[in-house]
Amino acid sequence: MSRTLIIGCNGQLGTDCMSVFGDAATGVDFPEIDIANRFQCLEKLNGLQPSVIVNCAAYTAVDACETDPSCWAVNADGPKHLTEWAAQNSAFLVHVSTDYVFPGNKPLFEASVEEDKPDPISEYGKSKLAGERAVLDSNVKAAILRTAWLYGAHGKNFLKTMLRLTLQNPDREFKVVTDQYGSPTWSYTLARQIKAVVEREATGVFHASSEGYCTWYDLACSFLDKLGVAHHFIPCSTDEFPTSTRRPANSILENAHAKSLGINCFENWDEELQAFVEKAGKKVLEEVKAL
Ligand SMILES: NC(=O)C1=CN([C@@H]2O[C@H](COP(=O)(O)OP(=O)(O)OC[C@H]3O[C@@H](n4cnc5c(N)ncnc54)[C@H](OP(=O)(O)O)[C@@H]3O)[C@@H](O)[C@H]2O)C=CC1
Ligand SMILES: Cc1cn([C@H]2C[C@H](O)[C@@H](COP(=O)(O)OP(=O)(O)O[C@H]3O[C@@H](C)C(=O)[C@@H](O)[C@H]3O)O2)c(=O)[nH]c1=O
Repeated sequence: MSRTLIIGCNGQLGTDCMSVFGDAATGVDFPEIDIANRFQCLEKLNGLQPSVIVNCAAYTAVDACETDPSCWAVNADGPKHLTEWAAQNSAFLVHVSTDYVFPGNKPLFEASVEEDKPDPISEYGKSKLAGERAVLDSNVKAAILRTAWLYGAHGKNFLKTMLRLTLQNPDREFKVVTDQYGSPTWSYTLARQIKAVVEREATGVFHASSEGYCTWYDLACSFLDKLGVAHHFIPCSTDEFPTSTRRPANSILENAHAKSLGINCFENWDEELQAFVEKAGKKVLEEVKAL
């Protein structure tokens, strides 16, 4: 019988994986496991003896990665340690990666497929690509799912940030970038996609994001409109909203591999967002109002 272990089980995606896998999985998170610490990580896995490892753990604070080299210990060394254990114990490893491994310089609106050459432009993207390479360079039976612009009911994300800013300053205008394109992805559907990959024992690199694409501005407007919250978002260029990190302009992914196997779980991004609001909108609104 397979023993599935969700690492990072208290994070945004990990929480939804726990709910989607149900009794079939056990969860573990920092500090009970520290994937950056080789000895502690291997010891923990020796105790748990999983046959399937789903790695949802990562250092996800993109701007902080620019100045905090410890993101490399989690995002690059972490998957290397999991790979080492999986190789010695014949476990199946599912690792989650990101659209930010690409530079985002494809012509609009051409999507990136799994075979395209990654060339990240941020420290976060570079550290995540090193994690992918650690998995791919091993002989481990593994799947890498690259997702994008993740949101869910649990934890922090862009949607909750824009809702919080608006609720705390209802009359204020907020600039939101309208020249970065991507495929916003509900962590619950991604968890279902991961389960489908595990059940199929499918290996290789998978793009795993919603169908279609939008800008961050479109996403913020659509979310608050669906919640019925009035807003004053102003479209702006990346230059007009400076951050410490360069982000891809065209971050659109095509789920070519999953489609070729007939296991793609994603609908159009706006339908996914509607389903998210119907399932979790009330809870998210109450949570953000209470902040
Ligand atoms: N969020 C997004 O927009 C996107 C995310 N991804 C990828 O998806 C995956 C899931 O992201 P998401 O759920 O949003 O991330 P979260 O930041 O919500 O969750 C990450 C989890 O990993 C834990 N963690 C951090 N460091 C370690 C460590 N050294 N050892 C063990 N656990 C650790 C965190 O614990 P703690 O909170 O205590 O630090 C947290 O519970 C990641 O691989 C991420 O790179 C890809 C594209 C978009
Ligand atoms: C808060 C805010 C952000 N923005 C812009 C900045 C940026 O270009 C974009 C998104 O900002 P955030 O910092 O929320 O998102 P960011 O941390 O870049 O999100 C990324 O996270 C990692 C983990 C991933 O792997 C990526 O797929 C992606 O989801 O929105 C505005 O334009 N206005 C605002 O008020």
